[in-house]
Amino acid sequence: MMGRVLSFPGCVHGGKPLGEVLPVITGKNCAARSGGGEFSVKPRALTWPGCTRPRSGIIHVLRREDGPACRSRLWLQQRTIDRRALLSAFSCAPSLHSSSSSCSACSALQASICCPSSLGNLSSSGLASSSSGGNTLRRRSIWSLNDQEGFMKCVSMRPGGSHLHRSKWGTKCRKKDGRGAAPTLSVGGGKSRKWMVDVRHFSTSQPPPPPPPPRRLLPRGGLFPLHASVGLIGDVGGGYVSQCRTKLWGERRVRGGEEEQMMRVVEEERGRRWATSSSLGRRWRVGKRIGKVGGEQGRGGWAMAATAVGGGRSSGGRWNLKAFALSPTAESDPLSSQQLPDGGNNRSSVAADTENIGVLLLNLGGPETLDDVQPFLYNLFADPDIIRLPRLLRFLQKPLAGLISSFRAPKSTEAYRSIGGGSPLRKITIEQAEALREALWSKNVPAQTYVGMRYWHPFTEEAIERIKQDKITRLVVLPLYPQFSISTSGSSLRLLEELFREDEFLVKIKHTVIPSWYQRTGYVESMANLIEEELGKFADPTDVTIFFSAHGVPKAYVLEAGDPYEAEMEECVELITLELGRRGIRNPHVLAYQSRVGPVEWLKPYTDDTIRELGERGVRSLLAVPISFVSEHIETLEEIDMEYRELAIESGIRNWGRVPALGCYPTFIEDLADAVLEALPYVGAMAASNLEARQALVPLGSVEELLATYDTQRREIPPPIPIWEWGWTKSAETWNGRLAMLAVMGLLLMEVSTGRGILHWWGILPLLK
Ligand SMILES: C=CC1=C(C)c2cc3[nH]c(cc4nc(cc5[nH]c(cc1n2)c(C)c5CCC(=O)O)C(CCC(=O)O)=C4C)c(C)c3C=C
Ligand SMILES: [Fe+2]
Repeated sequence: MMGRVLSFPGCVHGGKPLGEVLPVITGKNCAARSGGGEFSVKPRALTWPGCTRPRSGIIHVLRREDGPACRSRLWLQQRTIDRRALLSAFSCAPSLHSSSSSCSACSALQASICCPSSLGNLSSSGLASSSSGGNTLRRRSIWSLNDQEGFMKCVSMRPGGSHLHRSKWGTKCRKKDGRGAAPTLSVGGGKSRKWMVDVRHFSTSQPPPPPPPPRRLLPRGGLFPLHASVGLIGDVGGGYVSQCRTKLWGERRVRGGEEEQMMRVVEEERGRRWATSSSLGRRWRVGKRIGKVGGEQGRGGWAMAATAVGGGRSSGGRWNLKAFALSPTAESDPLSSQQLPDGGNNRSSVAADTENIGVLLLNLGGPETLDDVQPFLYNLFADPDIIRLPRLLRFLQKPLAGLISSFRAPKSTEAYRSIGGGSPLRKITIEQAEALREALWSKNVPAQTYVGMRYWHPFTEEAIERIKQDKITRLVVLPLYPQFSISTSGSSLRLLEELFREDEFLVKIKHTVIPSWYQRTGYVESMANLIEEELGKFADPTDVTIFFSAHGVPKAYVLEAGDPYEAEMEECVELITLELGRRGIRNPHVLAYQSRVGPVEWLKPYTDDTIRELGERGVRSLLAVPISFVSEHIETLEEIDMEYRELAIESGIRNWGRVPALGCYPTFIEDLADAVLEALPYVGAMAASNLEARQALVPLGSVEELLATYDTQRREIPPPIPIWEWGWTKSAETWNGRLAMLAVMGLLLMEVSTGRGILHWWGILPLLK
């Protein structure tokens, strides 16, 4: 029967057949048979009877009736990103099924979807149960309702009962109701941004199991995806074996015959549970030593080509390999897509199914009150990635931080006072984390998000504690800086590296880091949107110079330490202007660096100089675009909005505008969620030794490696300041400066401790107290 009415035989709808509001569309997908056969309904609008929140969308229903006992299985295939739209639609559905107890399929549907309160809670994830109307819904099951991208799940429930269970695509729901097969509600879906519910005909025959992953042989050189033969299990997770190409071992390519040797070792040990190696290039152990598989560097042998991906961790030049499991698992192949129903677009579902996913957002942090300013500054200057002292002088880091923070505090306090008495960073970052979490859930990634600040609350350590409490097993580390700098993402990652190294639990977390993401289309387009919007506010938008203002870093970071910051910044600006160009916006633009601190040279041109210059050149309209940071903060609200604006007006600029920071701009958050989604299959799957220049993903323990990749000549990274050079060189200049600083510090320390000295004579020091 090709019906206009969605009435399941044996199922009572309380006199409100679906078809009244869900007109049947017949078409190629709508095979229908009468009397226990199949029929389909494809409504145009999702307006359920009794639904106060009609949603537009498409429902596609195909169902099969197995007989009067109504043992039907109902599959819902969700193709949605907009989880909430779907849920609210579902939450309207129960009225449809209010008296459908005689239909197991409807009961299942009802049981699973008629708990708006539970569904409404979905975003506050977790595995806890919530109940409504006597039906207990495990949220874990519920998110499988939203499970997306072809990774089907079943949620079943006995009519009137309280049990739900899930199973994966193609697997049968094994739970039986009193009459045989369980009523089953399954949800999967595709990538459509429109949401669509697809209630499918369910075939009782089980689809064939996915083909075993093809065994891959080691390619010569480069990475060896070896999941098929060697999977990392337990605390290390999926990964592959790679040739060691760390600084420690130098450039080594696998030579003929080596891969076979490698495979032999792997094959021999197959079946034994663990293989570990205490140091690279030495031995593998599988409970006991299994013999040497690699030679020492420089001996002509092959330098132990296997390193546990994701488990490899650099500690002072040594590699502590983690466990290898010598048994293949589908899930241990994070790069493989053939096993997934949609060919790999839904890889995140694999992870989501069994793991607790966390996303750690790293940020700088800011003082929340004026009293916080000095201790915040102390934390900042005590960071060896902010004030880079030579190793020998590291012991001075903290006293120096105390001193500089005390000197700077009055100026900074005034700045924070002028923007309302504290930094908005914490509030904004938490909002971003929340928005990201929602975006991830709507993409069916039930992830928790955490905020870890480098210099103020909530500190990274606090976030890590929460991650441990929540027993996160897969972690994506996402610094909230679009471009990588040693002083920002690098510093936070180094801290994380330390925390991870020291902690037994953390070592086991599979993770990946997204070191920078300025090149992502979503980010670039979001920035272009904001710029376009602000340009539109000028009387003559074509006459405006777009002024990209980035937070600066000392020049030495780039020149001596290999900081990619400047290069990434330039590329970022180029990408945004290209995007603007595509939209027909071809205004002149400049990039300059702001917020210089201290006497050393920072990246140029400086923002203030450039504003003056533009004024002199006759520029009359300027649109400032803060480019290095995605939240409003002191440097946008005070430095740009007040100081630079004033300077611009003084310099003859008449029309001034400023692009707001991205904050929770929807397409930006959406893109961050996509970045996480794309990173998930690689969680635990990278080794620092695999880094290639401009890797999109890296593991922890790789900051130095990452920097090395930006050095095209692959030189050793020099110490922040060369140890010694004769003559009037840059290095000598730096050293002179530092020695002078040391002398001043020594004098100051003496003065502070004795209460006597030049500053006391001038009456300065008691004032500072
Ligand atoms: C990408 C962004 C940033 C880079 C690069 C960066 C480098 C950097 N910063 C300082 C010194 C200070 N930064 C301060 C505040 C501050 N810095 C950033 C971002 C970057 N810093 C932000 C977002 C903030 C503000 C947080 C807030 O409270 O809103 C401060 C304190 C404020 C002030 O006194 O100006 C200092 C000091 C150095 C030395 C440095 C590179 C080495
Ligand atoms: Fe800064």
